[in-house]
Order: sequence, then structure tokens, then C-alpha cells
Amino acid sequence: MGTEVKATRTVVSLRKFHISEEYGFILPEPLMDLPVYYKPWMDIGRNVTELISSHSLRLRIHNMPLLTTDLLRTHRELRLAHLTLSVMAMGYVWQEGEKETVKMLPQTLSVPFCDVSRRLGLPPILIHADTVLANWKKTNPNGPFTMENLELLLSLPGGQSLRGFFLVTLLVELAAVPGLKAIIDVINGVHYNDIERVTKALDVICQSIDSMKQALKRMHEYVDPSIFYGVIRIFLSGWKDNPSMAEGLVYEGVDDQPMEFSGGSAAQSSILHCLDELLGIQHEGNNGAFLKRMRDYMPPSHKQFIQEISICPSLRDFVLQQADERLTHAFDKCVAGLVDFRNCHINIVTRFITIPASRAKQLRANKQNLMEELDTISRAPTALEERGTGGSGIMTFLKTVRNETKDSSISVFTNGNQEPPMEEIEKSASELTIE
Ligand code: HEM
Repeated sequence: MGTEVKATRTVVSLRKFHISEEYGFILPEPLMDLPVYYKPWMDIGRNVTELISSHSLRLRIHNMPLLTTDLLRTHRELRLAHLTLSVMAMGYVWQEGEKETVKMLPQTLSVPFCDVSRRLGLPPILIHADTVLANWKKTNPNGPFTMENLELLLSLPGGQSLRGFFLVTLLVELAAVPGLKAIIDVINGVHYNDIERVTKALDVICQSIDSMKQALKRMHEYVDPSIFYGVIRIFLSGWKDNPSMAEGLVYEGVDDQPMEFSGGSAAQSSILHCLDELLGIQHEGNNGAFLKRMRDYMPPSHKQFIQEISICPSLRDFVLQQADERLTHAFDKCVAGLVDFRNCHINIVTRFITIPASRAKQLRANKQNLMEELDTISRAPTALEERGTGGSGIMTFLKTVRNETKDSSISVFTNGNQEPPMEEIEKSASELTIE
């Protein structure tokens, strides 16, 4: 069989899993509006931030008509409906902060929200696929996919920092697209025993992981840690493993029993799950269970794609069997790149959560809350000091996941960790004092 034939035949394709060649997991050109019948939703959804700050969102949702979801026909309509209903739900629950939460979501919201969620195969809570993947538009439709030319469709409190948080995450997803396409090449290359093809595809994946890391670092430029910690975070948090909503939430008119769902987290982004499965990186115990559970918060076809990668013949075994120097090097560079990405992410979490949490604790202890920035931090929910919005116990979880990534390396690759050692960062965070 000639190599040309080998190069064009594929055993797995992106299209089958509703993944775009241009945008990857990002929803291409999300709709900006729903049919006019849904104006009551859109009017509230577009003003959630203002309604929260005037403490009137709950009332508006109570007075909203109960609409049927029958007039929502297309996938993109359903995605915009899910995004709109989810920002309303987060605003409704957290409008008064962590102390005055609610036990029940009113049926004007819960019934259509559960309906739309069931049709999409998604949970009835705000997820990464809403706020990041389906929440963007280009200001100039013919312009580039850049921070300057992107806007959110719907927002939550947090102003420019919230915009930055969602859009930078969107850029990480975009940076992953070449890598995502190369995953297909790797799978096909392994299938046809084509070392050259697999090596080249791994090089592309490695570059793509590096671009994802560069995009991730832009979080520092666009997001203010005290706004993220003190204002934004609560609106992303859910009602599972969250002490301020220990009993979960009743969805009125759907079920009398409370339901529990994790909040929005980029742990629900499919790309890292794909890379882990491809590179044979295994996450054990509670961490593995948490990450697996996060797959239930992804669009079903994206979850199926991850599943498909996991049942393909093992790339790691292929690399070991071939014992080819360039191939092994390309594989290990991908693993090291992923360790780098995770280190960079841990640094971000330290700056955006660990350090502000430590400041907030000190503030409460010293009862100092005069300065505006510190005041913002001290309003942050105490229940989330040690936990991520997805509900995980943050640092132990992230470090274990990072270490498990390292374990997949074939020839212990030492150049991967170029970020400052974590212990140093954490020490400086814990030593912070309020001036
Ligand atoms: C200010 C920015 C960010 C913060 C504070 C942050 C925080 C966190 C936290 C606390 C977790 C633990 C899980 C949970 O309970 O939610 C987590 C997990 C995770 N985050 Fe982020 N995150 C940020 C940005 C991002 C971005 C842009 C990505 C890229 C897609 C990302 C990807 C992940 C992944 C994949 C996990 C699962 C753990 C892993 O696979 O390493 N995060 N994040």
C-alpha cells in the first residue's frame, strides 16, 4: 500500500463528533438572539448583571411567564437558551451572596431549563460549554478572532475581568484546534503503523499545547485577581460539594427532591481530557473520579470523542514498541508540554485563588476592611476558600493531576518544568501580610 493512500484514509474523524475543523470544541457562530416568543428570557438574560446589583433579579424571574421550549428547533437555538437560562439561574441563586441562598429555583425558570438541558444532554446549571464555547461574537464579523475583536453575548457581575476570564479561556480553546486535528492524525498514524505521520502529528500537538499555555498566561493581563476572587467566583459555583448549598437545589415543577450539580469550571473543557487519553495519562482515585464526572458537563458528542480516543490502540504502547528515538522524543515533549501547561495553570490558581483567600482570612481576623480592593476580597464566599467552583479541593487536586501527567513520560524528560517551583509560590502566598 502506497503512503499517499495511507495519508488520506482515516479511522476517526472530527465531523462525526460535531467538532469543527476551524473552531474545535467552540460552537461556530453562536446565535445572538432567540425567536421573538423568548423575548422575556432574553430581556432578563441580557440584563442579569444590572438586575443582580439592584437586587431585583429574583423578582423578575418569579414574574416571568412560563414558556414552552417547543419553539426551539435548532442546536444553536438550544445552546443560546441554555446559556441564557443558566446565567439567570446562577444570578437567582447567588444574588444575595453565600448567606442568603435559596432552596428552590422557581418553575418559570426550572421547567424550561431542565427541558432544554434534557434535549441537549447537559445538566441544568451553568457550564464551560455555555459561558466560553457558546458565548462569543466578533465585533467586526470579518475581523480576526482576537481579544480586541471579541465580545461576550451574555455576562455576569465582574465587568472587564469577567469578559477577560471567559474570552481568554476561549482563546485557549482556539489555540488547541491544531492539536485537536493532529490527534486524528496520531490515531490514524498508529492504525497504519506510520511512524513518520505520528511523529509529525505529535510535534503539532506539542506546539499547540505551548500556544494554549501562552493564551492561558493572558489571564494575568485581562483579569484582576481581587475581582475574580471577590466578585466573579461565586456566580460560577454550583450546588454540589458546596457548604453554602449543602442540601442542593429543588427545581420546582421538575422534582420535589433537591438536585446537586457542580459549578462551571474549565475542568469541563474537553481538550485536556482528550490529551490525557491520547498520551495515556491516568488520574486515579477521587481526582480521576472528579475529572470523569466533569465529562457529564460536556456536550455529549464531545464526551463521546474523548471516549473514542480512550478505546483506540494505545499510543504509548506504540511508541514503546517502535523504540524510535524521534518518535519517543516527540511523545515525551507532549507530556512535558502538558506538565508545563498544568504548572502555569497552578500558578494562575495561586494568584487568583490561594493568595486572595489568604488575604481574606487575614482581613477577617484583623477586621480591617477599609481599602476598597481588600473590601472586595473580604466579601468573597468563605465556603469556596479551599474549593474550586467545580467543587474540588483545589491545590492537592491540581498538583496530583500535574504529577500524574509527569508519570506518563517515557524517558524521564527533565526540561518540562520551566515555571518557578510551586513550593516557593505557595510559601510566598502564605506569608502575605496586609500592609
Ligand atoms: C483565572 C483563571 C482560572 C482559575 C482561577 C482556574 C481554577 C481552577 C480550579 C480551582 C480548578 C479545580 C477544579 C474545580 O473545582 O473547578 C481548575 C481545574 C482545571 N482548570 Fe482551571 N482555572 C482557570 C483557568 C483555566 C483555563 C483558561 C483553562 C483552560 C482550558 C483551565 C483548565 C482547567 C482544567 C483542565 C482543570 C482540571 C485539572 C487539570 O486537568 O489539570 N483553567 N481550574
